[in-house]
Amino acid sequence: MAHLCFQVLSTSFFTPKPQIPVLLSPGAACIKSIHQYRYLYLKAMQDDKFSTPPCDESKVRVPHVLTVAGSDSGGGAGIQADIKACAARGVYCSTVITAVTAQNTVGVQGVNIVPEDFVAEQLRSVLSDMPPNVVKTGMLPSTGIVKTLCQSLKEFPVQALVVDPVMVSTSGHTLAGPSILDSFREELLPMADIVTPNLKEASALLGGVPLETIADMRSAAKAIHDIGPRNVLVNGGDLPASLDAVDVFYDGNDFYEFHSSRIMTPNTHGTGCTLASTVAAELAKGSQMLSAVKVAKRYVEAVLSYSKNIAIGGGCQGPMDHLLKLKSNVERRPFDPCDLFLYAVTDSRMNKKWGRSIVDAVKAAIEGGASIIQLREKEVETGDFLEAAKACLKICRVHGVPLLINDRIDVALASDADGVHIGQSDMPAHVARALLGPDKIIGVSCKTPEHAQQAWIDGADYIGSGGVYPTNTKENNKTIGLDGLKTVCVSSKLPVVAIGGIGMSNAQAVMRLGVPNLKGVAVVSALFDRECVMTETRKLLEVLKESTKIAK
Ligand SMILES: Nc1ncnc2c1ncn2[C@@H]1O[C@H](COP(=O)(O)OP(=O)(O)OP(=O)(O)O)[C@@H](O)[C@H]1O
Ligand SMILES: Cc1ncc(CO)c(N)n1
Ligand SMILES: [Mg+2]
Repeated sequence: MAHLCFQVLSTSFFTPKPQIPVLLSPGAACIKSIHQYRYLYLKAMQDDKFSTPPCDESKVRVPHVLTVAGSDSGGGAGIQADIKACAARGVYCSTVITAVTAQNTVGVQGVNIVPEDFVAEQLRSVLSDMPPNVVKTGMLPSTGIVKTLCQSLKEFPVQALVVDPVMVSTSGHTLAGPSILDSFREELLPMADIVTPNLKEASALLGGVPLETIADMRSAAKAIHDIGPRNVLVNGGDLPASLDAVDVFYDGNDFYEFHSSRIMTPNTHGTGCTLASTVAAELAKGSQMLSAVKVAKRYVEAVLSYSKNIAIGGGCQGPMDHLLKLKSNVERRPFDPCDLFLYAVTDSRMNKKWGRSIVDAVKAAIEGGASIIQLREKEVETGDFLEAAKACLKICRVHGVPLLINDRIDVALASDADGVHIGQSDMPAHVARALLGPDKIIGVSCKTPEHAQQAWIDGADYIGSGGVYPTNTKENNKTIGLDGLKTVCVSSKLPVVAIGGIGMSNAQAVMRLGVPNLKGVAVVSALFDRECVMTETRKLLEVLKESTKIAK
């Protein structure tokens, strides 16, 4: 059972190439490409080759990242940042130490490189006994250590490899010299699922090209992708302080820019290590690459913001406090776009009309198969709304159904609901994100491609698009029709749920639009302006399931 869970986790974010002409023999030493490496990983899982003991139902397997990096005596970067970031994200972290640095908030006073064969021994100890889901690398101070690591990864394949090509500390001290570049380019990067250079490192990997603008970062991401990693994230922490902190992600097909406000603080030591470790931690939990990067970026921004005024050390670059205020969020299930499939939105007027409480309405919708609930209670007093939200949350948690609150970020925070849904005239989504932190779900109503683009930039998780059909539930609401919905879906980088006048009779027409990121329908009257909410939800679920069969 535990093995099965692990396998599902591990296959969820990479696509094994279908026809790979490799056999497990003649041995791992001849593995040439990342595809072979992945194939071997899957094959080993199937053949149960890992040395984990037979599974025991009472044992819980935790997501696990192995970091191969240097120790920072100041505790802000390197191994120490990696352990704290993983801990804050609810992921187990084992460590292989490649160098011990004497470092503080003033700079790096000394570096002591761990002998290559002892790095190999640490790798063997961890990989042979406690296979991690993901390996993340930081400071790799010699070519020999890079080669040892690559060899170990071929012997003990893992689900994903995150490479932070650490070269220079923020204070300007060299942590891995230019002699390392060839082994990075020839051996490590081609094995990486993602590489996360800062501006100086991206420039060094490309032979010293100057990188000063976002356009430069895009070109660099593309050129680094050509070296062989599956994904590249160029970090913009070192862009001029007048600009937002913008990171550029490239997956070989598309570019994505991740924007966050620039936190004005001296405490930015270890941001790069933290970002890469958080990507690794999210991948270990089973996230897709793009979601992992998105969450990691938000996490770094939240930690910087929480730590902006802490005072540790007398130098000019202080560390962050990774765990501050974030502990309560670690157990939240990551948002899954499939949750949008049957999205039930409550309405106090309708529930009053049919003589039921909000809680009874929610219970019935969940029993009927609703996959996400939004409380849209325009006429309820704040205190009553909060009590209802807390009661609904208990039911939703039992069933693993996310609960969102319409408009009221205060109620979402006070009840610890899973997130909010906001409109174009509510609080801007980036402000909601800053208030709610990196984990909560944020949905935004969007009628145009421009709205959808802004929602992406602002850090939303999904968009609601409509009214698809005319509706009485919302006054003065422009109908965009199926064509308008399609236009928004095609342009949106976020998953979409369709809303507005949708019910049993037209849900199939909506789903048959067949645009990949249209994930479901949101309904109000068709469920709650009816006598039996459970029956109506069940019927709609059948209709939706039928439409996905037809689409196939
Ligand atoms: N002042 C800031 N405000 C918000 N985000 C920041 C700030 N500084 C850095 N970041 C973010 O932190 C992440 C790491 O980027 P950065 O370029 O600082 O890496 P780095 O130089 O390798 O860091 P370090 O060497 O200190 O570990 C990126 O997502 C970047 O946008
Ligand atoms: C050990 C170590 N790794 C990485 C960095 C980069 O921040 C650092 N300063 N020290
Ligand atoms: Mg760095």
